[in-house]
Amino acid sequence: MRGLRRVYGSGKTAYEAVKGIDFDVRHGEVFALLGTNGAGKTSTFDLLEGLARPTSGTVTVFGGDPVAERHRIRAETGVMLQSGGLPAELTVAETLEMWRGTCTHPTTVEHVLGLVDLAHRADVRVGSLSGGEKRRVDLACALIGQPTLLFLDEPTTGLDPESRRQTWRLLAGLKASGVTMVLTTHYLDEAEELADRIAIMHDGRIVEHGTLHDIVDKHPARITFEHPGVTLPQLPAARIDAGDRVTISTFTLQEHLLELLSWAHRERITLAGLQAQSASLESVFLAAAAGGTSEALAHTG
Ligand SMILES: Nc1ncnc2c1ncn2[C@@H]1O[C@H](COP(=O)(O)OP(=O)(O)OP(=O)(O)O)[C@@H](O)[C@H]1O
Repeated sequence: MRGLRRVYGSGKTAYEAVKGIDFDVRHGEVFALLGTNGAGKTSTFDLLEGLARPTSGTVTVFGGDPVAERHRIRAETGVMLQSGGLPAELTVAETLEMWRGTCTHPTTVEHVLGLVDLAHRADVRVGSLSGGEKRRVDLACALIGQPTLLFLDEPTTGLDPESRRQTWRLLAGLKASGVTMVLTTHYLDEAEELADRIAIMHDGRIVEHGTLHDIVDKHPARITFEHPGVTLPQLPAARIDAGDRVTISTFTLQEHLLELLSWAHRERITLAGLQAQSASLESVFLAAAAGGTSEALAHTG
């Protein structure tokens, strides 16, 4: 994707949901698109899947335009949208049989039901399934065509913890067999578990991207404690924000923590509420959601 923009509506009511984003997904990798509600993930997904044309910029999937070459690209692609919208009156097996009929080289209904652990629900109407079971039917529909590229929009939303892990195992197995995946999720642990690379969107832009390590390493660790009411030590290269609660942002956590504790020991000071934490995907995400960019964050902690 290059310089991708998506504007809804026109004139006074025009709304720019995607504001010029670039990214590549490599063959065989899992790429996770994270972001706050309304950040533009689904709008981006629609463009990748060829469901809409970008207002400007280019999207290339398997070397082609996903709208113009939809038929060719669709044969290799599986899509799990946010809300499946499957007919409620059909049974699970009928639904998958119907879906199977639209695929170029599908697997069997039995096989795919086994993959998503729904074989025992084959004859139940979709409308009678639990939310988590419906989500697994959506996943089965995405998988039945044996795609080499999978788009998964919040694949485990509504699943219980065990079903989520089961889905992760299934997706990890597909990855091991060479399937490329692009997924959106609100679960940061899901991105940590599955993704080779991550992009965090905020307000229509990608504000962070790279491997988990790339993203986290750009951000400082934090040491926090209640202000002890005395002059604090100098800690070279650390940033100290000394309110009621002191926050020290540092790229050398161990050294600065050691210096701080040595100082406290010498001065016989107890640092109440002391906490030390490396940057995490969660802390980077929350900072990005609050409107920061990687450079601003790295400087402000
Ligand atoms: N058809 C539409 N017409 C006008 N605005 C839209 C339309 N679809 C989405 N938007 C707006 O575009 C913005 C991005 O929406 P989008 O669904 O892409 O976000 P998202 O990152 O997928 O959010 P969520 O995590 O809540 O699913 C939102 O502010 C949304 O209200």
